[in-house]
Amino acid sequence: MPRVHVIATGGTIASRTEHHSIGSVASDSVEELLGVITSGDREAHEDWPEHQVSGEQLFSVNSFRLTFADLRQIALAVEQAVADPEVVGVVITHGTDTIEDTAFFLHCVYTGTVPVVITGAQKPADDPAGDGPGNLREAILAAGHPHMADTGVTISFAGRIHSARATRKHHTLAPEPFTGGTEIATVTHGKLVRQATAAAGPGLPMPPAEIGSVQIPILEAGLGSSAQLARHLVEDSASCGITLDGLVLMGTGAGNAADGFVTVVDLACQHHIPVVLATRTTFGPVVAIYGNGGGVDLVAAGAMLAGSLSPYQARILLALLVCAGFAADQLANRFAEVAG
Ligand SMILES: NC(=O)C[C@H](N)C(=O)O
Repeated sequence: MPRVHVIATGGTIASRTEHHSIGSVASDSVEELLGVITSGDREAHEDWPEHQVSGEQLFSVNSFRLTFADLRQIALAVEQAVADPEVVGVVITHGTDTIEDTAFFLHCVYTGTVPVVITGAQKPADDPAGDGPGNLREAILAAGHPHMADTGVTISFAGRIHSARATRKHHTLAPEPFTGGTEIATVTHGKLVRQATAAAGPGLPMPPAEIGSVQIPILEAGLGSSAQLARHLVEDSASCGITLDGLVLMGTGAGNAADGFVTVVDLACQHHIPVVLATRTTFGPVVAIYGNGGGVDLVAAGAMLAGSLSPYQARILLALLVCAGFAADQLANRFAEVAG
């Protein structure tokens, strides 16, 4: 019997406030999440799939606690789920803080044809007006929908299905916190309307477990940032027992940095630490335009451009490429191909 498989990882969709002193924490099980799906859904949603729904509890954490090792576990769980020929769609329930990280990680390594739809909630499970049940229903509907067959990894939230790449959480609390990327489809009144096709993922190799210890800090490099501190990080981290695997500079605008950061890039490259130049600006590509410490000088010193990737998605791409063991020039080429 065809089925949609739900992998639960925690997040606000599964969170409750048991004691106000400890705040809202992920606690509901996948069975509790799926308990909201009733036979009435079939009548209420025109596109509700005929399929069964199965569930698996992978983690029970709020997403700000996830690690690269956990993202690898999620990717492995997806691989395992889609290896079952009965699984026609996968849903991942996840905290919204880092959905865009997990979605992009999966986009980079997932090569399957079964749709993978990630969702969550902005209001916790114990909020009577919670958005979790509706978002979960829409994600299940989308994952099992024939029109989603070639969509890869997407984020479904508040009736909109976004591409994994370039989608960002742009509001801390709004009921529709995701924007950017490509809008692949909408779900309204239980009906899915397909609108666009997202670019296929790059098919990078699944990283080894060691990705859990990869160190790629994102360094603010704009107004008020200290290049001297950044220099210390590059020069002295080894003496503190930390191996820097890469750096993401979060510059300003189209990709520019405060005084002194060109020297930091130069130094990092001498230490064989790959550097990506990203921007604090939410949307638009990073482009080398300016001199005087701007993108032109940073690239000349050896920085790679993040393209249209956010600093967070650029860090994930760099981590995956570092783990794939590419030599410096191959890594730069592959990074540029994927970042665009
Ligand atoms: N709305 C949410 O899910 C946010 C929560 N802090 C999380 O990422 O787990």
